[in-house]
Amino acid sequence: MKTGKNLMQKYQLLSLQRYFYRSQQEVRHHRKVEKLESECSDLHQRLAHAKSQKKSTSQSQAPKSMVEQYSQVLDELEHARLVCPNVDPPDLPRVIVVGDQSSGKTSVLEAVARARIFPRGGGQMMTRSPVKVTIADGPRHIASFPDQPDKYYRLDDEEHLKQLRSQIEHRMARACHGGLTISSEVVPINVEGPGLRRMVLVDLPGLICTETAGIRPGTAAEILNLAREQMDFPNAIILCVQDGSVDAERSQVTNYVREADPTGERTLLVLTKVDKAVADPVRLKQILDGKLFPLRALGYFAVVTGNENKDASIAEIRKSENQFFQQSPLLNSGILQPDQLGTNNLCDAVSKLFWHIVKNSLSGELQKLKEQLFILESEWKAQYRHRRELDRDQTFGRVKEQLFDRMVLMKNLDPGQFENDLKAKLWETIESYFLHEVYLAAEDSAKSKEEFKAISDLRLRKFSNQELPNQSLEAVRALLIARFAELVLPELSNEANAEHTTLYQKISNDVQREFDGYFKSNKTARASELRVIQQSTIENRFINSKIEWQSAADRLKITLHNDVEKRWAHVWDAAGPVWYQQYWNWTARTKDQHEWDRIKRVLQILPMDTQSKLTKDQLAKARFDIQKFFSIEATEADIDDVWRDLYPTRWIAALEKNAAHCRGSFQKYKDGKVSCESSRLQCEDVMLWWRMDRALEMSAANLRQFMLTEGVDTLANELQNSLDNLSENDIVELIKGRQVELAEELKYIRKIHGLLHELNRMLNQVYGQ
Ligand SMILES: Nc1nc2c(ncn2[C@@H]2O[C@H](COP(=O)(O)OP(=O)(O)OP(=O)(O)O)[C@@H](O)[C@H]2O)c(=O)[nH]1
Repeated sequence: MKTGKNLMQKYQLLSLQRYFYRSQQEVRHHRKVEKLESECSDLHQRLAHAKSQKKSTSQSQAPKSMVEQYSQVLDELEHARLVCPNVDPPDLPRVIVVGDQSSGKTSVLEAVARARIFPRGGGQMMTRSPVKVTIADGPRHIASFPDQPDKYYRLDDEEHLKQLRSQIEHRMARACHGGLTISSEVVPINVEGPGLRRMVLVDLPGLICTETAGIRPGTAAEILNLAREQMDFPNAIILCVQDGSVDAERSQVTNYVREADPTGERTLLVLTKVDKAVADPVRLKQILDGKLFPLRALGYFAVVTGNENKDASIAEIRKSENQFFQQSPLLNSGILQPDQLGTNNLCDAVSKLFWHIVKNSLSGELQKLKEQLFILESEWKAQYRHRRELDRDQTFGRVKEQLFDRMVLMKNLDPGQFENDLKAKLWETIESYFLHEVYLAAEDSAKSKEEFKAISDLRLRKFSNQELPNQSLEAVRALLIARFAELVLPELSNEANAEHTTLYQKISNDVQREFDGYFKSNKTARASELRVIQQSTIENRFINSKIEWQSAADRLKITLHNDVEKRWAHVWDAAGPVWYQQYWNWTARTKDQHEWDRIKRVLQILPMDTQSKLTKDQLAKARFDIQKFFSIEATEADIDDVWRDLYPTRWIAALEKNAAHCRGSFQKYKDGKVSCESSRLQCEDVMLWWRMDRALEMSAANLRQFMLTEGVDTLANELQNSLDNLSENDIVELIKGRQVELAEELKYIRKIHGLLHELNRMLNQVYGQ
């Protein structure tokens, strides 16, 4: 009844394990499908984008394709920053939006991007880290983050806008980790839409003079440093935002802008909230004529980029700006110039200045890139002249191909050879246990051939019931993993492969871990199958071949011989160096070693049938002899100690002799004519080893069959999975070394140089040389 219950539980456990393994495989399969789906949707998007770009490019004039080119350079630079951190990137123009807190910087940026993309607050500090907005002309009005290019937010959908704002807020908060009020970590975002002027704007936290409650001490200085750092880029265009509704005396930003750009050749002043400043038209005119603030600028603009309703849409804001300027007496009376008013004029001016600076800075940046290229090419020639220039992707592709090519070797493993190797591995795994726990244990306690047969049978059955199947499975697992490492993974000591050691290590670990998992989930079922085969083979005592008999006797003899060698080595070790070793190495025996050696000499001459435990008489005689021959007072405990090591060595050496004798006694054994005098066990021990050998032979045949099919297929799948699951970041982390980094740097600099060169050509076509 109990056995039935146990069987039931075993069966349930087995099905659970199978179910677990199947679910693991399903999860992996799902992951693959998801990955393929996302790749597919990415390809669809790219195709749609490419089609629309093609269409719009064909309709557009030269400047449009020029900005496309510029955007591509920016994308490449963004990528280059990730994969080649050592490259000195060209300093391409960007528009820096600076101003005092709540002066309306973000509103200006939103007016340029034509969408209310930023989080809003009631007067408190909203911009907590620089936000870099790359604005592009595109068919759809959308925004996305460079690290999630597949996820985009539609800017004409209020729900999407809400999500985008909270995402920006979340990213700003994340940048301000560790309790910071502001951070210099840039939050990048891409915006594209029909008719947008392509440029790169960076919105900065507003300058503050008072650190109110909740703001970390030192924040004011940090914001100022951040703004100065950005304004100091020689190609940065400074969009100095000034709140028109506050007194000029209260403004701090204009002083800092003047310091960064004293000649005003890359500064534009934007006066916001003019709808609140109409009461003092003279002051307004002074500002827009550049006479009130202590700075110089290329242009002065007045805009209305917000109103009392903080949730107004961009369309409503643009409408109220148009209405305001159209109806404004300031314009009608000629106090203000029309080209200084409104967001459209501002955008045109920023865009014009932006491209002007792009054009002026390009030849210098191209020259710098050329110099970098020359230095890197010289380094390549000096270090890797005879190697092909393979970048990271190409290197990874090559590694992948080599691995898959070598996997074929696994599939073509010679079955006969593998079976032999497996049998050898099985012997290697179980030999020690079988020798000590089965054979020697039975031999030690048996007094006759019959007793030996009974005890060894019992121990063999116990072994084959538990340890043997599990150890056999472990042996085959280890053998297959070892073959995988030898045949598939390249030799890491080879200098050419040493660069990718971490990659191969990771692949090896991944494959091994997953293969172990697969093995574990199948282990119980496999072990039961194997147990049946092993137990039925072990029961067989019908030996018909002399060769098999001899080979079993040889194995017994060799195993015993190796064991005796080890034991003698230990005995000699305990006795210390012999006379010639003492002579060569200038060493001497210690007192204990000396005594051990003397006791050993006396015990060595005891008759071969002396038992493992010395009798009182034998001990007394030994003490007497030691005293007589060597004048040493040995205790009974000392003598017992030496005998404990000496006895099994002599006894196993005698068994080895027996095995040699039995080797030629096949026919006598069959005829039942092995005499007690020549072998106490009458060669029953050779039979025991033959039975074990047969069991391992059958196990090897069984395991070989499924290992060379299912096992190798599983390894191939795991190899494929491990390589497929590596992300771009993993590949950057795993394929390192100066050679690949240099190849990457060369690739990117050449690419960026090519793109900038083309951009330069376009600019020259549009604006002339
Ligand atoms: N009436 C009016 N309000 C405006 C105008 N421009 C901006 N505002 C309002 O002024 C407030 C501050 O504007 P923001 O654009 O957030 O100012 P900011 O400089 O980016 O603020 P911080 O990033 O926190 O320094 C918001 O409530 C806007 O709606 C404008 O032209 N007219």
